[in-house]
Amino acid sequence: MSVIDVTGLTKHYGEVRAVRGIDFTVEEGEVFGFLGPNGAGKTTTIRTMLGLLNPTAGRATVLGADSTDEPAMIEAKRSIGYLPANPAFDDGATGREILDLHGSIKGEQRREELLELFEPPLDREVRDYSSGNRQKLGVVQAFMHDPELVIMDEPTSGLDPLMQQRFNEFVRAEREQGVTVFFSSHVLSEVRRVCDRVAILRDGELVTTEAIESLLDRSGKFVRARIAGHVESDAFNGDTVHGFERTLIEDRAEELLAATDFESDADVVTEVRFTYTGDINDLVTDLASYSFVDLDVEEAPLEEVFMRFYGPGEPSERTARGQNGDAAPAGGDGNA
Ligand SMILES: Nc1ncnc2c1ncn2[C@@H]1O[C@H](COP(=O)(O)OP(=O)(O)OP(=O)(O)O)[C@@H](O)[C@H]1O
Repeated sequence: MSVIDVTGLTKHYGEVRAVRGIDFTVEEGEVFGFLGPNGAGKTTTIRTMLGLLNPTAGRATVLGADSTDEPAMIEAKRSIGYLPANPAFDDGATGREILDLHGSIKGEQRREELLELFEPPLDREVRDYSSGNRQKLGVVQAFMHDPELVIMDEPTSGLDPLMQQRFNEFVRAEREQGVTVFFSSHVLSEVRRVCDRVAILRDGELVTTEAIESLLDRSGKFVRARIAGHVESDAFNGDTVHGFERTLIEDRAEELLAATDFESDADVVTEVRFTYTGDINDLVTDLASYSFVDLDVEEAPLEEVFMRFYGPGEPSERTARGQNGDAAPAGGDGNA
């Protein structure tokens, strides 16, 4: 039996069709990322799965309990941790009081261990907490009763980078212990560090459910390079180059070149940007003939992945505009 089983789930708010006929399962011990841009329907799905909203059609079960079966859900929730988006705590209570109450209802076997790791303040009223501290308290609350399944809605929002990293390491360690984790995010680079599989939601519909490795293989790298001199419009092409853009930087060329270690008689710098889905070694070979002012190679942002695989048109249809106001022609074939 799957830990989460969602079938044909649909949720309308009046005229708003927030979620439409989505299907997915999450298996025991998986870390499952639920990805989508703002308004895609992530929170609606999560709240419906937990019985906080009634589905318009379809069904969801968590730990075998149907989300609309109240007694079954009460029982299941003993073994579920939940971190909502913007957790709404009693603002007049201190963090300690909130954890005491939660502990008395659901248990607190792991409270001390989690407090040492996430260090939320405990003796101040929650109304005085920063959003990051609220989130840290929420994470402690979600895990402190040692649940089998943890469902979190954008858990790292508000956390600083160090705390995000600690959270990611913690989730990975939980997976090793067999805990099933489901969490939503709108940042692909965040879920890739911890998830086994992801589902991508857009406009209330599921566009794909797949292993994170296969998604990343297909989504490729985003390359942004500033190169001394001119770059031909067809310098980077072929079916592994997507959305090629080229911008001449004339105004600041001298300043940029002066900051490099190499001698150059170039009087312009060309910025190129594209997404690359081929073998990274071939990319390095292609780049080797240029002198770089700087080079960034990073994961393609989620929006880029959406546009290329699931959306209309290609980023290459955009026209890059140079700082001197000239439009540089877009090259590349733009094949997806
Ligand atoms: N209570 C509500 N009444 C009417 N429409 C709603 C309500 N809650 C959400 N919606 C709409 O449903 C759609 C999905 O919203 P939802 O909050 O589930 O998306 P989300 O993916 O969680 O977004 P975000 O990342 O911004 O939190 C949006 O169009 C939103 O405006």
